[in-house]
Amino acid sequence: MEEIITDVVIIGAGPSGLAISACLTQYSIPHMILEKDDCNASLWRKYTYDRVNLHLAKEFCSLPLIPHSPSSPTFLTKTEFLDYIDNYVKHFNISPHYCRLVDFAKYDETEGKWRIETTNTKGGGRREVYLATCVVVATGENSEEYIPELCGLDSFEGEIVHSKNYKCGSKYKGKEVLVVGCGNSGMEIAYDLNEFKAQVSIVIRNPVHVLTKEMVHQGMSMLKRFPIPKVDKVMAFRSNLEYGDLSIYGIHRPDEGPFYLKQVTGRSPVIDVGTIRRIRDGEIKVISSGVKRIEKRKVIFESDLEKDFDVIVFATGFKSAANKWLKDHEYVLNEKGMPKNEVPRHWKGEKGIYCAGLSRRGLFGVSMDAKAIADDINGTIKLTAQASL
Ligand SMILES: Cc1cc2nc3c(=O)[nH]c(=O)nc-3n(C[C@H](O)[C@H](O)[C@H](O)COP(=O)(O)OP(=O)(O)OC[C@H]3O[C@@H](n4cnc5c(N)ncnc54)[C@H](O)[C@@H]3O)c2cc1C
Ligand SMILES: NC(=O)C1=CN([C@@H]2O[C@H](COP(=O)(O)OP(=O)(O)OC[C@H]3O[C@@H](n4cnc5c(N)ncnc54)[C@H](OP(=O)(O)O)[C@@H]3O)[C@@H](O)[C@H]2O)C=CC1
Ligand SMILES: O=C(O)C(=O)Cc1c[nH]c2ccccc12
Repeated sequence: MEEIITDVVIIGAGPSGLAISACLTQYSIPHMILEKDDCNASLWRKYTYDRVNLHLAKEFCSLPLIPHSPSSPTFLTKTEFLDYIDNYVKHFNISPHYCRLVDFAKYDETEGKWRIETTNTKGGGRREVYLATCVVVATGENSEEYIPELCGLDSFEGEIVHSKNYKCGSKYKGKEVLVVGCGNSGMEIAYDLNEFKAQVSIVIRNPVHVLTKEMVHQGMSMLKRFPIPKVDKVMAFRSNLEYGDLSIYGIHRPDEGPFYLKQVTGRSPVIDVGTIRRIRDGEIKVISSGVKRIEKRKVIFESDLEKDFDVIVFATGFKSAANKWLKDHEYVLNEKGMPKNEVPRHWKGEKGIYCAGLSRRGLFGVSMDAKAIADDINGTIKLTAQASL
């Protein structure tokens, strides 16, 4: 098998991989991006529902070196964000190797290099080997859908869909749909289903913060100057003013504040797109207990409520799948495929391995990781070059 040798291999051509490529190009460091899909930013192009838009203001959603245009709106649509990505790729002349599924990567002690193997999914499954001094895991914290193991799920006679593959509610008109999960995906999908006249119930089994995107924008801006507890107080005040007490609808506020929880658990507050109004109006029903078991079409909840459904949408989140192919993951990732080191040094592993976009801080975190990683690689490569003189 032919071995392709380069300084840096980046695995994944999402925003993280593209951002690192741009930064490495600035330093004239040779690198390659290996991407399993046939396009860049595939999460945004293929695996998000139609109505999704960026819920953070544009200043927190840009990649290094190119800010969003002053003429673009504060909150970008998906199309505007993808236009930005297209322009970014063109500007830096980034050309990922597409249809390269990385299924093995290991540090070779004798060579002192990383050995990365791919299956060329368009080349009849041909295998390719890459040898690199540095490798960046940029495969995303949303690489694999998470569906909980629920008793009797196999017996469900209706349709099951994960939020990653949900597009729009048009085909569910008049259907009884259960949305499991009340993060940003679940809450917006419930709204979308209601728009298309499905009968929607959503499971909200734990407390959640509900804020508007304007509140989050204010909070993120305040964090530049104020500590988290102060910002969280403002968020609680504004949320209370906007929504009042939602506990009668089965939505309880957590004891800790939204930005504190974001920092400690990575879980985002719900950024309301209009779902709360529909819940208040009784158009979307909240089920405040988890699923106990499923029997054919019937879902039995922990509260012993029982109801028949035609469709279950699992908006139960994602997991990193990097450990499936990264054999020496302990150099950079923990058992869950997430960074083993704490923020702010989470991006740096040992033996020249790095990870980007795995700190649960959205595109803002992606940009910070990319800059830090490229600077570090630049330093390492310069040192190696000096040593070999
Ligand atoms: C519905 C949704 C909405 C979101 N909205 C926002 C938002 O408004 N603002 C925000 O800041 N963040 C948002 N996020 C967070 C999101 O994680 C980031 O926007 C961004 O996509 C992260 O980029 P990434 O490159 O790290 O990961 P990804 O975009 O997931 O890219 C990873 C890439 O790696 C590739 N890959 C995976 N495994 C392999 C492999 N084995 N071999 C080769 N290639 C591989 C994938 O195909 C993919 O192209 C949202 C996430 C979701 C799911
Ligand atoms: N730009 C945008 O508008 C959007 C951004 N996003 C972002 O994408 C990322 C992923 O979001 P999302 O897909 O919502 O995933 P999340 O991980 O944020 O949420 C998963 C949800 O599933 C619930 N859940 C998990 N297991 C179960 C179970 N067994 N029974 C009932 N509920 C369960 C969790 O609640 P519990 O606490 O009870 O476990 C939680 O509410 C986030 O960072 C999010 O902010 C997502 C959509 C839109
Ligand atoms: O989209 C997400 O969930 C993100 O992780 C982006 C993000 C970073 N910091 C935040 C604080 C509040 C809400 C969302 C985010």
